[in-house]
Amino acid sequence: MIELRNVWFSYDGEFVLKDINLKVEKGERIVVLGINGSGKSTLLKLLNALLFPTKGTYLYKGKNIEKNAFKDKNFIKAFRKEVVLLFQNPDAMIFNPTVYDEIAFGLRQLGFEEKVVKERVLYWAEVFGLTQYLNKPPFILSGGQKQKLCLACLLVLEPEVLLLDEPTANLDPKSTGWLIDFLNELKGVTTITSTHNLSLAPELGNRLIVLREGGSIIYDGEAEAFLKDQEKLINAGLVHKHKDKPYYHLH
Ligand SMILES: Nc1ncnc2c1ncn2[C@@H]1O[C@H](COP(=O)(O)OP(=O)(O)OP(=O)(O)O)[C@@H](O)[C@H]1O
Repeated sequence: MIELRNVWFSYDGEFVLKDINLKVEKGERIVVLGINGSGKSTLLKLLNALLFPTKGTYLYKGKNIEKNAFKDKNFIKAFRKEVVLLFQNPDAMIFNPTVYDEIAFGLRQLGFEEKVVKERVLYWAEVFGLTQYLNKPPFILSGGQKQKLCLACLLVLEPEVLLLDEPTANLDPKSTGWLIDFLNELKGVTTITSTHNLSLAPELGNRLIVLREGGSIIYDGEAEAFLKDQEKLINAGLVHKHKDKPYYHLH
């Protein structure tokens, strides 16, 4: 479904993703783990075609995702409905006058009838516990509620690929548990979730991709095996060793 072939990316000359090779099948649940600045957000933005590879190839369902493909309006519409990204900062995604309009926005942009828009908005507002806020402005919501609102805005589109950038960052333990259960039950949707939280990683997916500082993949495989391997963890900068003291976990 998704394939990155020898992808390199630089914002301003220095590569922040290096020689990324990745194949993702439909329905996989993937976690991207890495320290701050290792390139997790950049990788998700590439997969969402907000950025394009500086070198290398991104194929989505066999189609080359490059700037020219995004000149085709029908393609943009299909891609933006199928592949969606939850930004690290929910405020970056919220701009409508009411919670209802916020959830409805994507569907309206895609030309759905108001009757269908209403059905879907009411359904997803209920799932995310937002029904009582539908007529309220989104800015009154708490950080966690805003995160849920942003998720509702994406899921209302019934996407095939859900990209989540540090989705638990604004959530308390109860909401984090809720989100993990929710993602586990989301059948048929491919999820790619970034985190720098070692202990949450195995909960967010079963295939782990680890980025090291500088933006290269140092591990792609089963989560548990990686998390037991001290040497790999140190290599990824995810734990460090104090002089004369046992290994110390950063998270
Ligand atoms: N718009 C930008 N312009 C220039 N450099 C950028 C830009 N965005 C990110 N970078 C740089 O690219 C590198 C990777 O950043 P990115 O945000 O992808 O990492 P990350 O793993 O998501 O980090 P974090 O966990 O802190 O969110 C960093 O060195 C960062 O400074």
